This record gives sequence, structure tokens and C-alpha cells, in this order.
Amino acid sequence: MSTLAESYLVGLIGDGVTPSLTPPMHEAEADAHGIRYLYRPIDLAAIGRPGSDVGTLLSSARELGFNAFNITHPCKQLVLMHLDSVSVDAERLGAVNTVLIRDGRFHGENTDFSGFAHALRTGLPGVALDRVVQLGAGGAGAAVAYALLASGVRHLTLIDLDAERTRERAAALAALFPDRAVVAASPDDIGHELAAADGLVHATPVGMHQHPGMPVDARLLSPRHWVADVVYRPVETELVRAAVALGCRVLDGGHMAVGQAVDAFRLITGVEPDAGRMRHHFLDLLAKGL
Ligand SMILES: NC(=O)C1=CN([C@@H]2O[C@H](COP(=O)(O)OP(=O)(O)OC[C@H]3O[C@@H](n4cnc5c(N)ncnc54)[C@H](O)[C@@H]3O)[C@@H](O)[C@H]2O)C=CC1
Ligand SMILES: O=C1C[C@@](O)(C(=O)O)C[C@@H](O)[C@@H]1O
Repeated sequence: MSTLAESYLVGLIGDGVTPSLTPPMHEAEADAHGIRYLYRPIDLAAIGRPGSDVGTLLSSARELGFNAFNITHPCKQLVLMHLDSVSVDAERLGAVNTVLIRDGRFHGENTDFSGFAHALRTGLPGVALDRVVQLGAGGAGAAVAYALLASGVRHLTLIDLDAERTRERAAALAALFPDRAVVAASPDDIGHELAAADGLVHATPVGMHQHPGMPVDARLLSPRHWVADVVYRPVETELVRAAVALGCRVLDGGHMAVGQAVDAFRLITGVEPDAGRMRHHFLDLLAKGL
């Protein structure tokens, strides 16, 4: 028999999370440390529950002895009202993807932002952060933009097909980082914006297996740009391939996917995970078509 103190029972709550690679990433890392750790996807689509049930699910899970959760679409904002405490960054960002259950209380964190910030620091060390163009201002884009500003980006241009969403996101981020410039631009302005930028961050679904293609004309990129993608199925997107071919410094989307898991594993267990081993395992799972 194992108790709360001797083992970990963790879940991922979200829509369509059954194929997620986060549960096997955590479990394999725990195995390597000799930690008893079970991590189950709790797929809202499969159990026929709406995102608004996240609070009820968390309360039941607390009674059933769960230690922690990752939370994803559509619950990253919905979960906030059910938490007893939230980290400063998750509160500012208005999104939680990790919930720790300690002494019967729910504490929220955001490892999407911290995972991307870590990936940027370690995967693209020393890159210029004066001006960055970010394509995509949705869920992943919000965490990435926050991470860019928290990492020192001085001028961030957000571009998204949804002009209203872009304007709202830019205004919210500008209020959080008053000493930086955060501006919304139209997709037509991307050439002009990239001409003055140090880096491009891509956070739209373009380039995924289901949405193949290039999110930006490769002729607008030059070797002095660094390029970060968040798409990781496939890990080598058309954008990543084109940027590598041009000689740009490149961060693939797998770094953020692994980064959020590394930070969540550390928060849940208090044990320092081996980030390199977790990335190897993640790439193995992708290579197996999982
Ligand atoms: N590496 C990681 O850990 C993660 C990666 N992702 C990736 O990020 C992608 C985006 O996910 P979410 O932000 O959750 O989706 P979302 O639907 O919340 O946001 C996507 C945004 O992209 C915009 N968009 C779509 N096509 C565009 C185009 N051609 N040009 C400009 N804007 C465009 C949409 O208007 C929308 O605002 C996913 O497809 C997934 O591949 C998502 C979560 C985590
Ligand atoms: O959004 C995501 C992606 C994720 O849901 C996954 O399936 O890997 C895991 C979450 O922790 C993270 O915030």
C-alpha cells in the first residue's frame, strides 16, 4: 500500500488529452528516480464533462488522494476561481496549468510560461531580445508572450488573424510590463516588423500535422533572426526546417512541451528532474508516432 507521502497520484484535466505525452514524460522521469508515480489523463471529451466542471473534479480528486494536476484547454482560466492560492506569475498571466494539492488546499502555478522561458534561456543562450515578433496570440501565445517579456524582451509585436484578440492581449501585457513596448500589428505588417526584429516566435497551429504549411514567407527571414516554434507535432516543422536551412538559431516546439513538464515535475515532487533525459524520452515517444 502507498500513501500520499510515499507516492504520487497525478492527473491531466482537459479536452482531448488522451494522447498527451505529458503523462508518460512524468512517469518515466519518476521511474528513473525510483519514485512511485501514476499520471492519468482525465479527458473531458471522453467522460462527457464540460470545462466548467473542473472545480468539482478537483474536489473529488482531493478526496480520492490525488497530489497534483496539470490543467489544460479549456480549463486554464476556469480553474482560477477554485484555487486557494496562485503564484504571482500565474495570477498576472491569468492562467494556471499546474495545481498542487497540499494539506487539502489547492495552489496554482503556470509552467507553460516558466517552461518556455527556461527553454529560451538554455536553448538559445545569448540571443538578442530587443525586438521580437510573435505570430499567434491564443492560449499558448499568451504564456509565450509573458515569458518573452519576463525574459527581457523590450519591444514585442503581436500578430494574429484575430485583430481584436491581438489588441486585447497586447494591451493586457503592456499593463503588466509598463516599461516595455507591446504592440498589436496586422498580418500584412509582418515583413516590415521582421525587418527590424531580432527574433520570431511562432504560436499558431500552422505547421502541425493537421495544419501543414509555413506561417510566414521564408523570404522574410534572414540568418540574423532567431526563430522559436511552439508546434511540436511534428517537432521539425516547415518553419523550423526553413530557419535551420537559412542558418538561423532555432528552438523547436518540443522545448516548451518538455519545459512545462520539467517545471511541473519539480513542483510536484520537489525532486530535480533531468531535463535532457526528459527531452530524449519525449523525442522517442514522438518518433514512435505517439
Ligand atoms: N509546445 C507546447 O508546449 C505547446 C504547443 N502548443 C501549440 O501551439 C499551437 C497553438 O495553440 P493554442 O494557442 O492553444 O491555440 P489557440 O487556438 O488558443 O490560438 C491560436 C491562435 O493562432 C491564430 N492563428 C491561426 N492561424 C494563424 C495565422 N495563419 N496567422 C496568424 N494567426 C493565426 C488564431 O487566430 C489564434 O488566436 C497549437 O497548435 C500547438 O501546436 C500548444 C500548447 C502547448
Ligand atoms: O497545455 C499544456 C499541454 C498539456 O496539456 C499536454 O497535453 O502536454 C500539458 C499541460 O501541462 C500544458 O499546460
